[in-house]
Amino acid sequence: MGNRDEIDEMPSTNASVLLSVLKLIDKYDLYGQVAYPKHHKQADVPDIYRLAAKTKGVFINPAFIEPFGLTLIEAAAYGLPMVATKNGGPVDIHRVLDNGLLIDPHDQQSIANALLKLVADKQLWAKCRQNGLKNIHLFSWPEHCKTYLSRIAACKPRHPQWQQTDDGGDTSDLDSPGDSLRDIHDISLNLKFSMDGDKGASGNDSYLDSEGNLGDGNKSKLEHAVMAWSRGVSKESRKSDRGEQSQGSVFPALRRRKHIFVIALDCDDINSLVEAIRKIFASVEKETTQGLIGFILSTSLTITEIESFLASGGFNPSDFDAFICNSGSELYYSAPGAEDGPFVVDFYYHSHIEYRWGGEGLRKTLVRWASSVVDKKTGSEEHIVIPSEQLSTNYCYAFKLQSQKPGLISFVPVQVPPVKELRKALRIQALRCHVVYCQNGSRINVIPVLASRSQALRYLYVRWGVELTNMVVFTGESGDTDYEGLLGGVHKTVVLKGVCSSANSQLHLNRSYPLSDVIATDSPNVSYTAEDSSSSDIRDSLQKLGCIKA
Ligand SMILES: O=c1ccn([C@@H]2O[C@H](COP(=O)(O)OP(=O)(O)O[C@H]3O[C@H](CO)[C@@H](O)[C@H](O)[C@H]3O)[C@@H](O)[C@H]2O)c(=O)[nH]1
Ligand SMILES: O=P(O)(O)OC[C@H]1O[C@](O)(CO)[C@@H](O)[C@@H]1O
Repeated sequence: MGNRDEIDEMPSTNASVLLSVLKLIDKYDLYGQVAYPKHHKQADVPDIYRLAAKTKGVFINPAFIEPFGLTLIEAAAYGLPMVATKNGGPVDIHRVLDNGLLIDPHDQQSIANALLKLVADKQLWAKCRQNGLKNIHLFSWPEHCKTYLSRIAACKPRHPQWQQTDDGGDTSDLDSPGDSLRDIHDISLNLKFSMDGDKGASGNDSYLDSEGNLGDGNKSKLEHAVMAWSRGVSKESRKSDRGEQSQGSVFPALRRRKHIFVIALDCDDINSLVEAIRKIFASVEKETTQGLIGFILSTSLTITEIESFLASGGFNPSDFDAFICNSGSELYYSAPGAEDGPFVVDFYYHSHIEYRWGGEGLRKTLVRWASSVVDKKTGSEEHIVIPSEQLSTNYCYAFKLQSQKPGLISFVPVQVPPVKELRKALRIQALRCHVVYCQNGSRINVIPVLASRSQALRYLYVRWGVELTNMVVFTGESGDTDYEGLLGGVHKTVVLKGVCSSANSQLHLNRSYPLSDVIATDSPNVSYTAEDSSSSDIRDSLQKLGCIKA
């Protein structure tokens, strides 16, 4: 009955429960037999359980629905048997502890019978007490973590052939437990599990014949290229360094790098992005020439836009090992000299992110929504959100936002809901997707719920064993609405001060809290460069993070 001062001041539901209890006490004349202290402290609670156990009592929780049932676990820890609702968490608790009886909360008689049975049958009471005490450790945190991690470890990889590393040599050690798996060992839980997954069944890539060709013969040329490359880097290509990549043996260069630098700067204009990339390149020129560092460009742009961007900025596609496009829903590798163009798409990435992707149904809903957003203020009924086929892919539906003020692209029209609202509206219609306001508010990308720019990095670990701890993500001071997902995590982050600092604050209405509340900005993994940083400032930051030597 909790802590209370005045019954009349309690929330109405609590007050009415308390009043009905008091009336029942009166009706059955239970004065002197029940205690309902007006106040108690948390420190008093153990004694209450102990007292009940000492007097051979029972803990009763007849909730209509009990989501979990922490109090039942507490009772068991003090040797107090339970009578609990059969609706919800108590069922699991009972299965593990076997320390009492489950009842239907709507059946008064069964509740009374269970209580009487437990207090009358001394042997049953003692057995329930003992069972609870004996098994309660199964609800301890270490035991919980152990169960959780062993269940995950038992999950078979969706693509067991990814674990195959028949090229031996210098890739990262795929069998070594990375990230959280390493932590399992750190906390000494003595878990015995194998990272081999289904190796026995899939020791050979069943999709490929000995020449690396597809069995079904139905795939496109691009798919052929990806599948062939997916076998891993040929010995020949691994020997070559950045400057010596030969046709057909380049996939994927990022496996050979010591560090991967991910440029995820959401600059307000293209020139600033070109300038920032040049500075980053210049900061590690020596290491790049040695082939130690690979670059990934991570943006909301399509691969076609990236191609023109590279050309206009004077870059080569091969300056980058990979391109995360469309806000993280497309992944390309650079393929210099390949027949089909300078980029190869990773189709496997789509199978990784397509979970619950609404596809055409979602697209139609979004197009309907877009046509309902009009500029009522000017009375022109002009559409503000325009679907863009050109910028869309099968896994990214893109919409252009018309600025209300002519010539001012970085302005989210007021009629367009904040990203938080838009997400909610779609969720209500059971459409799960990730909505990203990008290009400083001039575009919306709608992508699968599992896709994001940071998800693409995790995929590179799963797919190619590229260690996240060896990645450095370059961001600005703000960015697209997926910006905060790029900060934190096990990778290192260099925040370029002065870059994207003017990003439209309306874009970030999805959070009403300062970024510092959710991101450990003082983490040793994050470094801030000086304002308007030069390449040597960037180098300083990289040295501070321990990525390069002085
Ligand atoms: O007067 C009280 C009531 C509760 N508690 C303690 O508060 C915690 C939670 O009690 P509970 O009544 O279960 O909290 P609720 O917030 O109402 O319940 C939610 O939170 C619990 C803890 O996660 C879950 O077990 C429940 O399923 C969930 O509905 C427990 O440690 C209790 O010992 C007190 O100290 N005094
Ligand atoms: O009996 P009801 O109305 O389902 O209420 C159950 C609720 O009461 C509690 O048992 C205690 O607040 C909660 O854990 C639970 O959600």
